Amino acid sequence: MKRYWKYIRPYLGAFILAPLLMLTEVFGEIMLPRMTSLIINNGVATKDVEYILGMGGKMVAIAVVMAAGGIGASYFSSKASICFSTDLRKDVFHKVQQFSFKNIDDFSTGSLVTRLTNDIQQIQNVVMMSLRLLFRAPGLLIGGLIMAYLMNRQLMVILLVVIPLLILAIVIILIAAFPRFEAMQKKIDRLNSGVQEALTNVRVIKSFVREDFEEKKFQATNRDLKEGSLDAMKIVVVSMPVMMLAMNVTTLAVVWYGGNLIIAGKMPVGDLTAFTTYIVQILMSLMLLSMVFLQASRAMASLRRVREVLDTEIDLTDDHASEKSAQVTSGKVEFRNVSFQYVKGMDEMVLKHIDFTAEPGETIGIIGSTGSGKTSLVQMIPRLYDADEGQVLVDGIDVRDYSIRNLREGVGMVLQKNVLFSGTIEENLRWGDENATMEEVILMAESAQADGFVTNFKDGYDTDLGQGGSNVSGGQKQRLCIARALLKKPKILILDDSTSAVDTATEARIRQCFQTTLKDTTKFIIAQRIGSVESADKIIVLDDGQIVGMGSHEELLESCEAYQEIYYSQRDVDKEAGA
Ligand SMILES: Nc1ncnc2c1ncn2[C@@H]1O[C@H](COP(=O)(O)OP(=O)(O)OP(=O)(O)O)[C@@H](O)[C@H]1O
Repeated sequence: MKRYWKYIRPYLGAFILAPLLMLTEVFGEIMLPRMTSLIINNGVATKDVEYILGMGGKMVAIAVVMAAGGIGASYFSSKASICFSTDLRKDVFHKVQQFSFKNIDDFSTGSLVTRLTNDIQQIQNVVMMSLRLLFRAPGLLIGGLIMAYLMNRQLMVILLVVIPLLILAIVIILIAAFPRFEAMQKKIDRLNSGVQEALTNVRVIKSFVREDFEEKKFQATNRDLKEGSLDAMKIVVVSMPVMMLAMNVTTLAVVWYGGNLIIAGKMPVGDLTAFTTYIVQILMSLMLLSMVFLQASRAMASLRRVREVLDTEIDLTDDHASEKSAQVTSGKVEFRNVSFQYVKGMDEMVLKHIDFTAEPGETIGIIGSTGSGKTSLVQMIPRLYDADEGQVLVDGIDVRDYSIRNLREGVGMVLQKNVLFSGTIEENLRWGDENATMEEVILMAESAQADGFVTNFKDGYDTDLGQGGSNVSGGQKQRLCIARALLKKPKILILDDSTSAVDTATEARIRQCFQTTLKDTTKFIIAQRIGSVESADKIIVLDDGQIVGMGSHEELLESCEAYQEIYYSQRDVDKEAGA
């Protein structure tokens, strides 16, 4: 409860007023049946019109107060619950933004979306319902019991039998409901993840003509969710008629027993009407309570899932960084005997004993077969993952000692999977530096060989990009991503296979521009083609997570067998293509 106090405190007024105002309804609902019985007993029986009008007037006044209280209670309970969930959602989103790559690997995106939307909505519903019924249901129950007791003790015996039976039924329903709701939320998760994947990759699905397969897959998860929901709803569906049955049987018993009392002259007619209303109120309040508990049991499942996100330990923080104010100034990178694995505790390391130094301004080429660990290696520099053994140093400082913000500000990275965002080209480029002048934006776009095609677009830099950059070609997208990273003016630039869709002549021009624009920046270029790294100051050859060769193109051609293999195989392919 303590952790949720921060979501209640700013709206404490609404949280208090909502149940308090609801008390006006409770007061009215308790008073009105008694007043009706008085009208019947004292007004109707004696044909006393004045008494009827006087009592009627009071009843109208109470009804007006009830309506005003009801409106106020609804307003404040809505306000409190909406504000509560908005703040909670903000915190969950903030937490997800802090997640490390490892944390993100642990949750599916679909599951995070469900937690941020559906789960928080469930919590909001239960907060609102609780505020409306917090005093109302117990108030009606206690008030009804007192009034019924005061009016006729003999009839109360019926309630003493019904209430324990009803409570037992409610408990059984709740025990059955909780695991079903939990299972239902998991199925919603699965559906969201599937929908997300299918929609993000709709182009791939279409190009492989896999629509039918995807539809079947979707139908299976959709059916699964339907069955899960029906299974959970069965409980809700059963609970309502059970309550109604209990209510009707009890009313019938009261009318029968009370009728006998009236015939025997032991009870006035008006009292029976009021008593029946109180019985309905008492049972109704139990029903409302059971509904709250039912909703709450669903919200508990959601709350647990939201808490899972909030409680996730961020495994990569700068809390213990000793040089928080340090900035990356020259871009020297040093790997000292670095080993790393994604899944901790496995025998095999993804990177093994990596040792090298990149001097400021140098260009380092990284080459190796797929899965050899190239991406993993460069991800250690901006601390997307932490080394398990050894140290990565930037400008002589361990990357773990920088504040993450300062370290990443100094490192520009173009990932293998390039993503642009909806918005104009200029807005996307300004991600690198929102305060850059237009001249700088154009200069960097020129260096990345993007200016030419951008100015050919009708709207130039104002061209709207589809989500993920869907309306530009793969090579154009890569060049825009490079321009975006260049605008950061980083001291270290990492290009992870980011010119793979660019033709060789354009790629050579980009490299050439780097010599002037990024003269002092340390550049890491991961590539599949030797031509892309041939002119680098130093080339690192990776094989199965190990450095098997390091040096200039000429040195490696002479001494490194793995490099020679790649070189000659690519040359042969080029020759064959030429022939
Ligand atoms: N997030 C991850 N979780 C678990 N294992 C991973 C993850 N990313 C990569 N791996 C594994 O780590 C190894 C090295 O992957 P890495 O992406 O560094 O290779 P790479 O040389 O960059 O490959 P490519 O040239 O195909 O991009 C691979 O065996 C891969 O399966």
